[in-house]
Amino acid sequence: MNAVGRQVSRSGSTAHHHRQYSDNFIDASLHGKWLQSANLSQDFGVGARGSRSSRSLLSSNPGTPPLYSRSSSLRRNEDDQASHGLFGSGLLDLHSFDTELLPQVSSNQYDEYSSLHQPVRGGSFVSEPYVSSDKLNDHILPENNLLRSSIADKERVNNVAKIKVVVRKRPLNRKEIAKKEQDIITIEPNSSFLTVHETKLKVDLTEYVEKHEFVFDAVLNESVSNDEVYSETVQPIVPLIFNRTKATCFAYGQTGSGKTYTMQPLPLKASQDILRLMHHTYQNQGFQLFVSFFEIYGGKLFDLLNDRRKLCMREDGKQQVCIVGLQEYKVSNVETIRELIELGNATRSTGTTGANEESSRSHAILQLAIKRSVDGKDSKPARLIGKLSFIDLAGSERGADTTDNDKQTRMEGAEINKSLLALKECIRALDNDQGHIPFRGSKLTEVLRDSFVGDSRTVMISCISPGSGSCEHTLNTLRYADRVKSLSKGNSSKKDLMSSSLNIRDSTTFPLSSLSMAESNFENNMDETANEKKNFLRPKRTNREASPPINVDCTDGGWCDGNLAESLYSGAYKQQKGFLQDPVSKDSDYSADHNVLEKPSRMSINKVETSQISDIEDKHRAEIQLEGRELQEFDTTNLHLENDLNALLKRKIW
Ligand SMILES: Nc1ncnc2c1ncn2[C@@H]1O[C@H](COP(=O)(O)OP(=O)(O)OP(=O)(O)O)[C@@H](O)[C@H]1O
Repeated sequence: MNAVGRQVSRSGSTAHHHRQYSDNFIDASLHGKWLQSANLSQDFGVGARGSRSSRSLLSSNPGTPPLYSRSSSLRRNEDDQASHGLFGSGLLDLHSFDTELLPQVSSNQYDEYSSLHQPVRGGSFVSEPYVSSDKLNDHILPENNLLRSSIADKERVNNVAKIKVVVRKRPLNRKEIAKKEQDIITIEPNSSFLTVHETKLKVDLTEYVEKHEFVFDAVLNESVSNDEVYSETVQPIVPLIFNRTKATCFAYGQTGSGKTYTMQPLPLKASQDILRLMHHTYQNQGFQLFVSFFEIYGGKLFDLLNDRRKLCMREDGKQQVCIVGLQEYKVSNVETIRELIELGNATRSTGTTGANEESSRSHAILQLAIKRSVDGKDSKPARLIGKLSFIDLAGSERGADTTDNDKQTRMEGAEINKSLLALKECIRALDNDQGHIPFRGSKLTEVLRDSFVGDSRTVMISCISPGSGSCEHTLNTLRYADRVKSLSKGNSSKKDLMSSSLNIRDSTTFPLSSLSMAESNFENNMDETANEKKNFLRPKRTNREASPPINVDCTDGGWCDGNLAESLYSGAYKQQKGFLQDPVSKDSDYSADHNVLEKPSRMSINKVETSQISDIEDKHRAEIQLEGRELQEFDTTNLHLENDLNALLKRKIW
């Protein structure tokens, strides 16, 4: 496989197709950066039972403080207490300075983890065992090996790429099949190559198919299970969070493309691995696991594990972000975590869009925090060691998809698109030597601030719909994913911007009939995935309220105060309707952060005319500048103006 050039022309083919290589792929192939891992997970049997319990938990009066003792298993586990007293209101400690240096973990401890793993898929990465072949034989390391172990650990952490981009294709759904849509995505078996077959019309109205080829770190087809998705994405970074890494995994893509389906099982699987490590590898080392789950809806934060109580985000003098009032639950078994996740999912805001009847209208953020108590006891608050954040982004949609939606849906869409734009900018800056990350572009990026700095890892799962009707969205998603990768510092060809942006559309007349209509229908294909779907079924809750029934008044004195619960429960809640002013709304400092474009440093593509390259570069530069300006303008524009809403909704986010 050509790991150098990004454009491939296939011999024998009448056309040259553009193949877009994700740089990380190249990196990974050459250096084995991403670790092969395997199907450690098991079915937790999350199914029907969970949904029931979620519903029963939800049935409480939203105006009253949550009675978590309602959950039998929560009651059962004495260990599983909220970080500040029994389910008391806590403070998500996002402070990176609040981390503690760990005693070094020996290589054989990693061995234990890695030995549980076997490669799932062959093609994408050069398989690199998690522990080097000269692993230490003894279970107890001699003193003089500690340094070596420490270096090895560091290397291991460094060997996991900063950004990994994975694409997941879902099967055609019933609607698409009924509309006789074709499956326009082909994925080469055991490879990371993906081709989009776009049907186009010539000027004489004859149809032809244009191929767009991409390469990513991993490409998962419709038959890939959620277990395999986990193995490919999150599992390799689980051990890193014991080593002071903050990792973020998020799914993005068009509404209805499978983001929620993909994201929902991941935290549970990760929790199981984390607990396994805690109970075996890191036994008696004082590690604790905490779970929190909140959503960002309409630019505001709501605690999904606390009856959607409104949360305040504050920043201290050191620009550390605190989420005041967020419940964090100390957990020690998978069963409890499952219940919490189900509770959060059930509480999440969903609505109906043109493309998805049960569309997520909020960004849901589930965080697994590893903390460690200094003395191994609970007398002192545990300190944050590492964190794994899972983000199920709200579906992106454009104006064209929202014509039949009401104003509220369009408002939601505008807000969603605004934060997706901001996220895009942060990811660009993240690994790109930019001194300043534009966190303040949105609430989403603000709360993720600490995940973008320091030793961080990001996994992006690009979800795509296979139907011909989604072609434009799919191409946008894939181009965005490719672009993020190509701008990454960690990649040797990060400056190869033009290769990423070169969608040189050589095309060939290609009879449509030769494209195989996807035979697999949604149900036939779904033995396993249907089960998973059932297991992680999101209970229907069409919550279109603009704000939760309860609002928390955050007084200035209250923030970052561990005793906030008391003040909250002592009547500081107010019944309110409609959007509420965010007490910590900040001016955007976005303007300074746009328009960053690396100049291409090397010409890896020979077949493209120089003039074409510079034309396309110019176009991209102009696009980025335009995007920056638009976001800036949007930030300062009144959301209520219909025209502005429409303008933003029409923006292509991906
Ligand atoms: N890989 C898959 N296998 C089987 N079914 C899938 C898969 N991906 C998605 N689906 C199904 O497609 C539908 C839409 O998926 P999902 O709700 O996850 O989309 P989404 O991208 O989260 O949408 P939105 O952004 O609007 O919330 C669901 O019914 C889901 O079960």
